[in-house]
Order: sequence, then C-alpha cells, then structure tokens
Amino acid sequence: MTLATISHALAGRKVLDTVSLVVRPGEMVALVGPSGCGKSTLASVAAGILRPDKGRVLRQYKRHGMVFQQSRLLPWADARENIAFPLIVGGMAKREALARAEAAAEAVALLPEDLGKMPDQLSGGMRARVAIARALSIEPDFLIFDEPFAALDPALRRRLQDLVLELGEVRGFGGLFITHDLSEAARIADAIAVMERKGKGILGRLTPPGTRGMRSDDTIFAFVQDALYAETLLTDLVNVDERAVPLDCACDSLGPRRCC
Ligand SMILES: Nc1ncnc2c1ncn2[C@@H]1O[C@H](COP(=O)(O)OP(=O)(O)OP(=O)(O)O)[C@@H](O)[C@H]1O
Repeated sequence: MTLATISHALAGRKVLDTVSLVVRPGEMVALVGPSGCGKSTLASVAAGILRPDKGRVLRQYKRHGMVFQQSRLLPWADARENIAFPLIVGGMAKREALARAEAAAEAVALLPEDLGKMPDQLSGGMRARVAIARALSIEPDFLIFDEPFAALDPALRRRLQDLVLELGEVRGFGGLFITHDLSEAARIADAIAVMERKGKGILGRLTPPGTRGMRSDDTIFAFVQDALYAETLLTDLVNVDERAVPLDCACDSLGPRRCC
C-alpha cells in the first residue's frame, strides 16, 4: 500500500500535511507517534473510510480488513452476526455469511457457545477476537489495526498479539498496525514508522533486529530501551505533553505558552 503526499483537514483544521508511507506487500508496519498527530486519521484514509483532500492511495492488494480501537461491535447484533456483517453488507446470502463467520471465529479461537452472545456479554478480550474475526471474514490480504488492544491488560494484549502474528504467518497478510506501545510495535511489525507531531509526515523508520514473531522478549526489551534513550526519531513520543495537544490552535489567545 502506498500513501502518497496525503493531506486532510477535519473541522477546518489540517491534521495530515503531505504524509507519505509505503507498506510493501506482505510487510507489517507499525505506526507510532505522539497523541493527536493523526495516526487514526491516516488509518481511515488508508482504509478508504476518509477520502483525503489531497494525495493518492495506491492499494497493491485485493481486499483489506480493519480492526478498530475498542472493537466497535454493533451492540444490537450477537458475535456471529457481527462477524458476518461485512459479508452481508457486501451482498452475501445470510446463511452462507453466518457459516463463513463461524469459520473466522474458529480461526481466532472463539468458542461456539460465545457466538450467540451480545457484545456487552463478552469480555474485552473476546470482543477484540470478534473484531479480528470480523476483519478476517472477508479474507483480506491486508489488515489495518487502529490500536486494537489499547484497552486490554498486558497479558491479554500479548495473547492477542500472538494471535495476529500466527494469523499473519498462516495467511500471509501484510498491514498497518497503529499503536502507542513501542514494545507492541517491536513485537508485531517488520518495521516501525514514526509519525511527526501534527500530521507533518513520517520522520523515519526503525527496524527491530530479527524477524517479526521470532524476536525474544530480551531482544524487544533491549531494542525499546535503546530506542527510547538514543533514538532522535522518538523525541516527540518520549517528551509528549498531552496538555500541549489541544492547545495548538489556541496559542494566540492564550499567550506565549509552550504548546507548539
Ligand atoms: N472528527 C473529527 N473532527 C475534528 N477533529 C478531529 C476529528 N477526529 C480527530 N480530530 C483531530 O485530528 C487530530 C488527529 O487525530 P487522530 O485521532 O487522527 O490522532 P491520533 O494520532 O490517532 O491520536 P491518538 O494517538 O491520541 O489516538 C487531533 O488533533 C484530533 O483532535
């Protein structure tokens, strides 16, 4: 996938300013950057949810699926229907779509008895599995993850990261994985793209040693420690001040505060 010089404004404010990013076929790229820098907006552009004001999106794959922050399941549909939803919307007969949903659920190790449960009857981890199964149901060869495990505890996160790694290995999909967590990025991705503050572009890429899915905890820990202390690409990420984020439009009215 190639995102070429993407610019986009939301509510009259430019949140992406000529951002370019390439994900090679089969590659998993993690995208990190300070809060509010435009990662989710870029993911929405990559997924075709937002049409950018300027720039081009080139997709060198057949189909993509997306896994959102906090799962975004339909609250009025059970797990099976949630997984089948993109297929039904795409015109598949309901019976076939539900059968395909069950196969996708099996791939993410959801139990058959959970498929009749409504989202509010599922744990956070199960909801994340349903969201992954929903993305898999269309048999994508590219997946876009927007902080899918941010709300989960570390042990569960790890299990779901393993699931994504296993599925990637078996199905060979590439993708874009947005996260705030450098360890997660180093665990899940071939390369880590670092986004600049205020959507001004990709500062550069970091490549953890070894192969995705094969890196030991020691390797990941050492890589993250070195990167956090020595890597100038991560300066904004490390020194983030969340109070500065919403102030960037209000500097003039608030006087000379350190906000940009
Ligand atoms: N629907 C919207 N309308 C107006 N502004 C928006 C909208 N969605 C996001 N923004 C603004 O666009 C900027 C980029 O938001 P975005 O969610 O893409 O950043 P992000 O890097 O994903 O943030 P985070 O890491 O905190 O999730 C932010 O300043 C945000 O406040």
